[in-house]
Amino acid sequence: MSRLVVDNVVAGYGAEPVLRGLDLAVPEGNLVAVLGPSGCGKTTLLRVLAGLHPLRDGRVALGDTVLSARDVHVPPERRGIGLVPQEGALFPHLTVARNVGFGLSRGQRRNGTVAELLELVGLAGYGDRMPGQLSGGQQQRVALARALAPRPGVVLMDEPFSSLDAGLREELRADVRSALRASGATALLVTHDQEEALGVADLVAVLRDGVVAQLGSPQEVYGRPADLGVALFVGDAMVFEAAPEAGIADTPLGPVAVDGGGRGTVLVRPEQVHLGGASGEGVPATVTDVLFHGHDATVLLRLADGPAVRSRVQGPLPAGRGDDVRVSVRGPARFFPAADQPVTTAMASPS
Ligand SMILES: Nc1ncnc2c1ncn2[C@@H]1O[C@H](COP(=O)(O)OP(=O)(O)OP(=O)(O)O)[C@@H](O)[C@H]1O
Repeated sequence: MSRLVVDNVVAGYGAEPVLRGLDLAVPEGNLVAVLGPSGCGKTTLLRVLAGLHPLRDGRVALGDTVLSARDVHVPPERRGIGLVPQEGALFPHLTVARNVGFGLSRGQRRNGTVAELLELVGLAGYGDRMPGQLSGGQQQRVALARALAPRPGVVLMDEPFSSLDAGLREELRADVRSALRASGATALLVTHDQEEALGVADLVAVLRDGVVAQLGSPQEVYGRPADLGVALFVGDAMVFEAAPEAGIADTPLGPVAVDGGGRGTVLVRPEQVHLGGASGEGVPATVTDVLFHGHDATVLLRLADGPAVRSRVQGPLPAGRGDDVRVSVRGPARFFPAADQPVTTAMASPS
């Protein structure tokens, strides 16, 4: 009933549309992260889905019901779609319970629905508080409970964690995920944070130039990106021009196993770059710096013949600044033949 289908949608503000024939199908009950650089049209997409912005062409349907088309516009309040904005969504003069129950009938407000929703988002017993007495994360939980209150088929979230600090984000992400699962709602979460998209979603939709460049599981978009632009946007990577022969590309990091041939670009993730002792096998390099992340670290290196490269290492650090090491690439790397490299400036490497 709640499969959301976006079919060839064109929408925007001026002469040039922002969404240029966007297709997206979200299976019922899935949480899809809509990931893309600033200005690529993520919020515009949410607004079109919520019925807050008109489309010029195409169609939005929920199950068998067309919500938007050139001659159809179901008003926002009749779509069965809940919206969780970035922040500041709560009525400051109403209690938490009144905020959550805002869209419900008096009967529903009295029959324990609000208490159930507060429990679902981890705020049991907070009903009598005012929003100003809650932390930012708790306020976002209330906003989610309010969006879920009318039992919508779809919940849209526009960067719901962006104002929170890192620790709180992670905790809230996990809780939002389980609250959504428990509610059964189909959900779209807009973010420009790749780690967030990969960590929270069942599916990731990478938006570029007003269309979906790739829709896939987090593992697919990271491990088998559709093209070089997606690969560089979703996660850190190093790229080298090469002309592989017999499945081996010759790169500054040494031989790399690839799954293609002809001229093109080899993409190596930093976690594939292995560090060994100065006298072992591999390409000589010097450690120029180490960025410690707690759970792992990024080792910055300069190869003996010039280029700077990175290695992501877990566990004890095998080398420190100034050390001479040898580097080699573990496992197969993605190879993009020269013909399919639609790299745009908006998709430059995040590193
Ligand atoms: N009300 C508006 N009037 C005119 N142009 C707009 C309006 N809102 C957005 N735009 C433009 O449309 C484009 C897409 O904006 P949108 O907010 O959808 O992007 P986004 O991907 O959500 O960006 P961000 O990650 O920065 O929030 C941008 O170029 C933006 O400047």
